[in-house]
Amino acid sequence: MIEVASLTKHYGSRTAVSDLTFTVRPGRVTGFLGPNGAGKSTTMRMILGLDRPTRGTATVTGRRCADFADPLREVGALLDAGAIHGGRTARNHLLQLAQSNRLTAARVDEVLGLVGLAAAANHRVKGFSLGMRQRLGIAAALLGDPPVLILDEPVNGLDPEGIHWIRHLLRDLAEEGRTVLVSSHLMSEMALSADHLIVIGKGRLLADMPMAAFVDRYSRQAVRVATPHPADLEPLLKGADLEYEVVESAPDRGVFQVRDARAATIGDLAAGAGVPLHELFTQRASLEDAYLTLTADSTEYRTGADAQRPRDGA
Ligand SMILES: Nc1ncnc2c1ncn2[C@@H]1O[C@H](COP(=O)(O)OP(=O)(O)OP(=O)(O)O)[C@@H](O)[C@H]1O
Repeated sequence: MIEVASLTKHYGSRTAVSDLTFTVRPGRVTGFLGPNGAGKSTTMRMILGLDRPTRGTATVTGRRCADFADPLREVGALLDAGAIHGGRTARNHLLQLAQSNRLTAARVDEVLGLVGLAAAANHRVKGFSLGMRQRLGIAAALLGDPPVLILDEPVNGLDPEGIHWIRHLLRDLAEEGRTVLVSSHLMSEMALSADHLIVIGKGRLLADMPMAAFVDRYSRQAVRVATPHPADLEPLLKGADLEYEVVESAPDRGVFQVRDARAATIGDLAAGAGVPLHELFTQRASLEDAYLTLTADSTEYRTGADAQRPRDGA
């Protein structure tokens, strides 16, 4: 379990993290989301005792990380995979970590195999790709078989096989009863691996809830409907006061996306007026939609195209 209470961090006049309180529970994967600069890495660093909070506390299984005698046995972390000393071999890098935490060389070989780096164990890290460094970072996090894992962007640089592997690894670790906190900007990946979400923006807590509840609460359902007679369907949608967008428009094929509607309502409307339909289905709301809606006002760094994106629900 990770417990964060009133956690605050100022860098000079800049507030990176502001009065954050949340609990990360064991047995599930908790996704830690937020736009660039939201304060995720700073929060993780404070939990790990690598940064001192300006105010508040962060504990892992009830204690401050700085107080652990063998930290790797208590909490495994992946923060910046690029920061590993390049002159060492992968095995030597892990051996050194193992020795300082009273772990065996056999465990080093075990985790090298687990992350798929056995064949590269005696190669110097400076020749490693980003994905290989990432795997090595994950090996270090797993080395002490810890009950708590904190992983900052673990899929960064991984190939599709690696992404698939980490997804299953996270789920397995949670199923074993461990506490897993993982940040990622890849919403599609998060949607597949996380059970619970903590979302922050500009250092503040925006949401702390199960994945399904988050998507339900912050995204809007839409129904997609296609007809060969758009000129007959559109007045029906207007007449029923439904909010819609025209996705495709040709005289013999119109596709509409109808907001906050039920497929049955639209099907009945069309049937009542004898308008044929070629498609009618409810579009599943995505985590990405929900996330963009919630964080629209908390995004500091926005691209031109995104800056013009209409805000849902605004
Ligand atoms: N050592 C530091 N000195 C000064 N400011 C810092 C320092 N570390 C982080 N910050 C600032 O704190 C804020 C939060 O940064 P942080 O890296 O925690 O965000 P993040 O959510 O991890 O972002 P990203 O998704 O881009 O990695 C940012 O405004 C950042 O510029």
